[in-house]
Amino acid sequence: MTKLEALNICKTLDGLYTLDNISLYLKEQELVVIVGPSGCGKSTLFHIISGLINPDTGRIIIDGRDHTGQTGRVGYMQQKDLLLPFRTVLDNIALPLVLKGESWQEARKKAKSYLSQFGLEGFADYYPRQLSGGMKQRAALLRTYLFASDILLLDEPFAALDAITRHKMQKWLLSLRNQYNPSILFITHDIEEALLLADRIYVFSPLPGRVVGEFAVKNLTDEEKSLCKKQIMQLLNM
Ligand SMILES: Nc1ncnc2c1ncn2[C@@H]1O[C@H](COP(=O)(O)OP(=O)(O)OP(=O)(O)O)[C@@H](O)[C@H]1O
Repeated sequence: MTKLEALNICKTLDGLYTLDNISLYLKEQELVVIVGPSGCGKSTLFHIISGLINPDTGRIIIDGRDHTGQTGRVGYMQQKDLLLPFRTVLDNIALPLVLKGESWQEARKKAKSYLSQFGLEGFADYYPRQLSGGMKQRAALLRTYLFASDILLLDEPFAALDAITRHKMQKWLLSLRNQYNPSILFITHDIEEALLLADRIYVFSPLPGRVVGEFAVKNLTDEEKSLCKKQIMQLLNM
């Protein structure tokens, strides 16, 4: 079943034609990766899907309903972790639940119950500055998950991490996915990361962003994946 659709999205930002008729979909429990050159409008598309900005034309359909320009339906983790430095890890994670109307006590209790699965056991009372890069990203991901657990938009969540931590986080995300089965749209510049994580991959053109390729990569052999990699690199002029 289709969980989310972006239909014919166009957007101009400050006179710059940024998104050119983007249409894509995300099925229930699917992990779809968007790869594209820097500045091609990927984050702008996430802003539109999450309802933070309106498209000039086009619609965002979630669970069959028009959600264009409406916030609060999807969990959106932006490129920066955006953890509040003056709040503890637990309170950072609990905050979205409070914003949704739960009491701090309830929200903390719920957030606490997820800490171990997100590798944050024992760090509830720490502050973001006391966490490693990977832990900060896991805290931000848990906060995103608690805001809306069924659809997650993850904008280059591992880009700032060193190679070893990044690889650990990729494996961890896959295991988390098997446990909770969310539908995930994931942005990356890294084709290897896309091939490791994705069920399907969309390739975007340089500005204005257009979908120039779509690859179903779930269950492909290593050989088939390396062929896909070559085709994606060609599309990206690499
Ligand atoms: N608020 C804004 N006002 C005007 N122009 C913007 C705004 N936000 C982004 N842009 C421009 O729109 C284009 C697309 O930006 P966007 O951040 O969506 O790209 P991106 O593909 O996510 O880039 P990156 O991969 O580098 O994060 C860029 O040229 C950027 O400079």
